[in-house]
Amino acid sequence: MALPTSLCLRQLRAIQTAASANHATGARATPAFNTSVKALQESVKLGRSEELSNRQLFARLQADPKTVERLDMLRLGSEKPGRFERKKWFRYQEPNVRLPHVAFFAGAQAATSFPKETLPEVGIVGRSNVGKSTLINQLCGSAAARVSDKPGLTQQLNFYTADNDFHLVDMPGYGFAFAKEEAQKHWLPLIEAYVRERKTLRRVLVLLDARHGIKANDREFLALLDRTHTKYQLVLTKCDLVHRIDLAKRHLLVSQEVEKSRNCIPRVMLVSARHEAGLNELRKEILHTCSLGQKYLGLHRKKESIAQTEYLEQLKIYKDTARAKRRRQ
Ligand SMILES: Nc1nc2c(ncn2[C@@H]2O[C@H](COP(=O)(O)OP(=O)(O)OP(=O)(O)O)[C@@H](O)[C@H]2O)c(=O)[nH]1
Ligand SMILES: [Mg+2]
Repeated sequence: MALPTSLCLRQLRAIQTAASANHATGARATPAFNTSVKALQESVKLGRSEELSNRQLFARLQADPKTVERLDMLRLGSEKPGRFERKKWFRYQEPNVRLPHVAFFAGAQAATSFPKETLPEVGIVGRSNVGKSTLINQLCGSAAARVSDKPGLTQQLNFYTADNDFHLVDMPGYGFAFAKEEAQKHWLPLIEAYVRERKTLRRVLVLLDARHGIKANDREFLALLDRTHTKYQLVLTKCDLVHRIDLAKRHLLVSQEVEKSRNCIPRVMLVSARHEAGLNELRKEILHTCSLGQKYLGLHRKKESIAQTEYLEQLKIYKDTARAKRRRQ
């Protein structure tokens, strides 16, 4: 049976702890927990004193089949090879959204060296090594941003200009980094000054590794964005490293954790820079955020509707053939 979808992992753990505490002391569960404990125990069939790790609780969550279907269509998440082969021939081929070519524009190691506020900006933040610089390169089809598998390569705010239409801002990562501690100490205040002061900042994309979801230092950073009333959106990266079913669960948990925040855009994006999946959706978000939808997406919409019509026609032929085959048998 499916878990109640409104419960996130932390809530599950709180409920479980309360249940075992009540059981140990012989006390009745508080009314607020009563129904949830029942629902949880019925759904995952937990023994009263059973202690589960986060990993075990995650394994017992049920993925939403609709999300899995959508991930399948967008080719997000890893999968067993056989399934891919079977469905490959009538897959939807989404036309690419083209972002203008990006070039390095300015670097800032202190708030005093931020460039003038001229163009709309989208900031990209996240823990070290989450894939911020790689994403900028993949989104715009360039190699402007430097990438490394060692955490802590980007050590200043790097402003990239996209054809003088908007700026993408690559930021140093928080959390563990190989960079000198002295340098790391400046990064968080620098990012804070940026999100607090920048008038042209339209949105901050907070990147999260799809394997881990929201970690403690991400939570601290999200609290900072809430305090400074900065609009932000979450993006799960490296989706190619997570199985599709687990990815659907991760998406559910992350969405639930931020659903109450007023500054968070409710739609959690998913991307894999390595497999170039989910990038078109993110490109569209960025263009709409910078009010450039009309300029860049006019032709795309036409191509998209042609591709969709072709896909639906193919699907109809496939279904008709299958029906005819069944009738003949
Ligand atoms: N498998 C996989 N690896 C990725 C993906 N995106 C980035 N990487 C790898 O992750 C590593 C870190 O990428 P970066 O783009 O340098 O990460 P960053 O967040 O800019 O890191 P810092 O600048 O150190 O904060 C590199 O080895 C990339 O090849 C992805 O979608 N899938
Ligand atoms: Mg970087």
